Formats: sequence, C-alpha cells, structure tokens
Amino acid sequence: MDYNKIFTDINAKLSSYKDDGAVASYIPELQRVLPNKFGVHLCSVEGMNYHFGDSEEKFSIQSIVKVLSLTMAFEIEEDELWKRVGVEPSGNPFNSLVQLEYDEGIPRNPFINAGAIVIADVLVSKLKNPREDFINFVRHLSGNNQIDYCDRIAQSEKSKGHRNAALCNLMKSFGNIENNIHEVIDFYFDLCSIEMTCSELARTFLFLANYGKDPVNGNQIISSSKSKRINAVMQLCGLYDEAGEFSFKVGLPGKSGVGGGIAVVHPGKYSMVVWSPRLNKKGNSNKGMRFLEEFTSYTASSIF
Ligand SMILES: NC(=O)CC[C@H](N)C(=O)O
Repeated sequence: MDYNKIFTDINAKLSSYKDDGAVASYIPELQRVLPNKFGVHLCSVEGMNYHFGDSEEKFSIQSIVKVLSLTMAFEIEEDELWKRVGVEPSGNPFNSLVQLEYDEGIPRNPFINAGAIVIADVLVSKLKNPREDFINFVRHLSGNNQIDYCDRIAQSEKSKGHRNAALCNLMKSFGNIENNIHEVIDFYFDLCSIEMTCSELARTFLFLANYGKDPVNGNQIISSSKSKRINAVMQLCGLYDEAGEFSFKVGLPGKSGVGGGIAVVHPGKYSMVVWSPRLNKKGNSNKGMRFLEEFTSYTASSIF
C-alpha cells in the first residue's frame, strides 16, 4: 500500500480542520513547542518506511515511554508486577488522586501516572543503574545510540511536579512504593523527558507490531505472549479516559503523551507515530487522533 500518498490525501482532507486544542502548559518547557507542528511515520513489519511532515523533528515523548518502561519491568518481574498494578481502564484523568485513595494505593493500570510511578519503583529496585540501564534498553529497541533524556524538560517537570509527588507519597503510605520517593519520582520525570522523532519512535515500537520480535534484526525483545498483553493494556488504557473513544474511532492499541505524540501498532502489519502538539481536554493530541481515525478508515486497518 502506498502510505505516503495516503498521508498526503488525509492531510489535504484535514486542511480545513480547525484545531482548537492547546499545547500542554503545566510543564513549562512544553509550552515552548510550536503548536502547528505535524509529523507522521509508519514502519511496516516488512521493513518499509513511510512519512509525512515534521517526522524527523524531536519531541518530548512523555507518557508514551510508559509502554517501554512496562516492557522492561514485565521482563524482570513477571507475575509479581500485577499484584502492585492493575490492568483495568481507569475512566479517570491520567493524574487523578481520588481513585488511588479508593483503590488503596494500587493503580488501575501501568499507563496512568500512578501506575507508571509503580513501574519506575520496580525498575529502581531491580536495576543496578536505573537511568543508564533504561536508556540503554531504549537505544537497543530503537537501534539508535543517540536517543537520550532531556534534562531541561525533566527539570521543568520536577519544578511543577507536585501532583505526581502526591501520587507517589500516597502509594508509599499504602506500602506500594519500595524506594525513596524522591529517587522514584526523579526517575519517573527522567523517563518522561526522553525525546524522539516520529520515525525513531515508530521504529522503537515495531517489536509490538511483530509479536515481540524486532523484524529488522530478528531480536526477540519479549515473548509473543507478553507482547499480546502489553498491546491489550494499550488498547484499554493507552489514552486514559479517552481509551473508549480511541477504540471506537481508531481501533488500534495506542499510547499518547502530553508532548502531542501518539504511537499505535497493528499486530502483523505496522507501527506508526503521529505528532501534533495541540491537546484536547483529556490530554491527547487532537489532530493526531483525527488523523489516525481517517487513516484506519481509509486503509480499513482497524484491528476489529
Ligand atoms: N500524559 C502524559 O504524557 C503525562 C506525563 C507527564 N510527564 C506527567 O507526569 O504528568
């Protein structure tokens, strides 16, 4: 399929689309991003690449990293992990405190902030050098040694990260955080600060489109069973309290971030990343969702 032409066609179709979303402002550094940026990149499992727009420009991947930290923690912890974090959609905003109190410090899933903070805690407990080991893992997945954290973004988030600190403290009070809360939360902010282009991120997600195996170099990153489970959690929880809407309109496992990126996979076919920084009220990329809806309709490639 000529995805390049399809991207161009969809972009033309959306040319009159009025994006009333706003760039994330609660992390001061993210506010500096130009709101009208738009990029898309698709990697097919057969090794083809297709792209459009600002697909080679770095952006803050933010919560999309939660899929990669889950992948690493799942390899290390297997079954124990799921005693500390659930696999149910939250139906609540990604940084909600209310539900966590109700659920006695066990986050609904690993993709809301509380769940990702538990995953960060697991990695702090199990890795010798969490910061270094994790970025090496991401470099391995992406086949790119240049991928890195952005200290500027991490520091910016740290300066305003009171709500995440509150989530971490609340879970510590319930006994669901093992390590020093400052260490865990700083690591969590570092994870969210990683920068990638659409093409680098789509490449990184390719193993989840190919049953856990990187089709480019043949590395089995995780078992097909784990890959299936991670995709299932993405399908149900990857877009927070908009996961239902995303399933309804796009029909692919996906993960969003407040940097405006959305990564999706179609098992057996492709991984794809769209980036458009203006967010809707749920913190998901407005045009990114719209574009993906058009794309899966046009190509008849929802998984359903
Ligand atoms: N949805 C997101 O991308 C949120 C990630 C962001 N770093 C936060 O913790 O608030």
